[in-house]
Amino acid sequence: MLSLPFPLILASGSPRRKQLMTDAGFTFTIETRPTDETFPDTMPADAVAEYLACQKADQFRPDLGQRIVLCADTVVIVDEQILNKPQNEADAHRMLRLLSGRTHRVRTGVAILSPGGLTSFTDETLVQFAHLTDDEISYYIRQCKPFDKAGSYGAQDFIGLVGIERLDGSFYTVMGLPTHRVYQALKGLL
Ligand SMILES: Cc1cn([C@H]2C[C@H](O)[C@@H](COP(=O)(O)OP(=O)(O)OP(=O)(O)O)O2)c(=O)[nH]c1=O
Repeated sequence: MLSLPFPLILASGSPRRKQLMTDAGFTFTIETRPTDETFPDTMPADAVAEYLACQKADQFRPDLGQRIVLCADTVVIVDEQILNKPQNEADAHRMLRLLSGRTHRVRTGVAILSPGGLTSFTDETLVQFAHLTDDEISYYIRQCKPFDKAGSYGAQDFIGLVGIERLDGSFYTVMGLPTHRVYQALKGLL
């Protein structure tokens, strides 16, 4: 619906982000660039998602031209500890056990690089999970293989449908992109 002044690039390999941007009415192309997704040990957990989104955007600085590049990164935080993508089934099981029966935070950082410069922000949603049994966790991991998801779960998957009791914030932020804020930020470029 927005008619942007320059072509929009979604710099993400995430199928969820592609779907969300399509559903939000944007016309864009996808271009991903390898990015080092490590961050300084001393960095506060709350700063990491936006830092990584900006790192992804930085890869486009040398040849941005007349384009707008949108990047994002999602992290799950529990006990001030970041849960990344799981290494294997046992790791996924460990993370979901940790999230069971309690509230955690999902933070998605967004970076938008345009000919006018870089804009970045973070959106946070609190997610409360019901108690999850070992059987439910094992079934979910077997069926949905959440190895590409921060915290080992997709709010849009089985485990989210049966396990999420309460959300405080945007559901789409948990899925990987705060579309309402992306829309406003892109509108600001008009
Ligand atoms: C918590 C949660 C995460 N996720 C996804 C969103 C992100 O795709 C992924 C977190 O990894 P990211 O590193 O944010 O993104 P990505 O590697 O999938 O894609 P790219 O870096 O190319 O943009 O986890 C869900 O789909 N549902 C959820 O409920």
